[in-house]
Order: sequence, then structure tokens, then C-alpha cells
Amino acid sequence: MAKVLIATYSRSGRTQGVAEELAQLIDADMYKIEVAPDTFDRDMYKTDEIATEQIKNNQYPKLVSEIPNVDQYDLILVGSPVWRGAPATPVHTFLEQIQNFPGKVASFYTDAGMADGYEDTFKEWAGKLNVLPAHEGSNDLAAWIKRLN
Ligand SMILES: Cc1cc2nc3c(=O)[nH]c(=O)nc-3n(C[C@H](O)[C@H](O)[C@H](O)COP(=O)(O)O)c2cc1C
Repeated sequence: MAKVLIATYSRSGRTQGVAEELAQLIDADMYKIEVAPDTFDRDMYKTDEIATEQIKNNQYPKLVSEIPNVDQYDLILVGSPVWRGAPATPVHTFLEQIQNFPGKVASFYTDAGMADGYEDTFKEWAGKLNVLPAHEGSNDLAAWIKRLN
């Protein structure tokens, strides 16, 4: 079985919940993609504005959690909420910092029903990484994992 890292950004806990479900299904290390607490706002709309500005200005937030040495992994599952049809901006920083990772990357994500654009933007942000099919929500996780192996 491939050595797997589950790297997750979650603002309000839903995506982290999926990450934990995945960790019950496979043997994986966990990493939380974290930014400084004042990066976003308690208010969702304000957070949306902040993230939109970050994208517009190509100024993505710094991570405060140290990224593990990814060379030891074969597969990285990247969890994110959908923010305005894209991954959350800390995920951009993470993907940028692992550009030399030679293994495979696949995203899982949660949303409120409007996820169009997420997977395309994830692929764009992934740059030269080798991206496998993504998974939306918390159903059928086992089937998704099986397809990745
Ligand atoms: C800034 C922001 C933007 C969002 N944009 C979308 C969106 O475009 N489409 C959607 O379906 N849900 C959107 N949502 C809802 C989240 O994707 C959803 O609640 C997600 O499950 C939250 O995950 P988390 O608890 O891991 O942070 C947005 C939430 C926030 C905070």
C-alpha cells in the first residue's frame, strides 16, 4: 500500500471531519494546513472578500504549520472547503510549496452545493503536480480511495 499523507485545510471543521473519516479507512499521516488566526474573519462573507483579494493580488497566505517532508509519501490527499468555486487559498500556498513532489495528489472537498470550478482550479493551482480524480463530500470515500490505488 502506498504511503499516504492527508493534508487538510478546514475553517469550520467539515473538511477535517472527512479527513478523519479517510484516516479510519487507510493508514495515513495527517497534516493540518494552517494559517495565522487573523488571516480570515469569523464572518463568512468577509472571509470570502479576503480570499478573493488574495487571489486577485496573487498574495496567498503564509502557512504557520510546518509542511512535513513530502518525499516520504507516494500519495497526498489534499482536503479543502469550496470557497467561491475554488479551493481555500491556504491550499494554494501548500500546493506551491510541494511543486517538486514526484508522487500523486488527489483532492477531497466539502461545499454547500455549488462546487463548480473547484476541480479545475485545484488542477491549475497544482501546477506540475500529478493530479488524480477528486472527491466531493463525505459519501463513498472507500470507493474513491480504492480507485486511487
Ligand atoms: C469564504 C467562503 C466561501 C464559500 N464559497 C462556497 C461556494 O462557492 N460554494 C459552496 O457550495 N459553498 C461555499 N462555501 C461553504 C463551504 O464550502 C462549506 O461550508 C464547507 O463544507 C466548509 O468546510 P470547512 O468546515 O472544512 O471549512 C463557502 C464558505 C466560505 C467560508
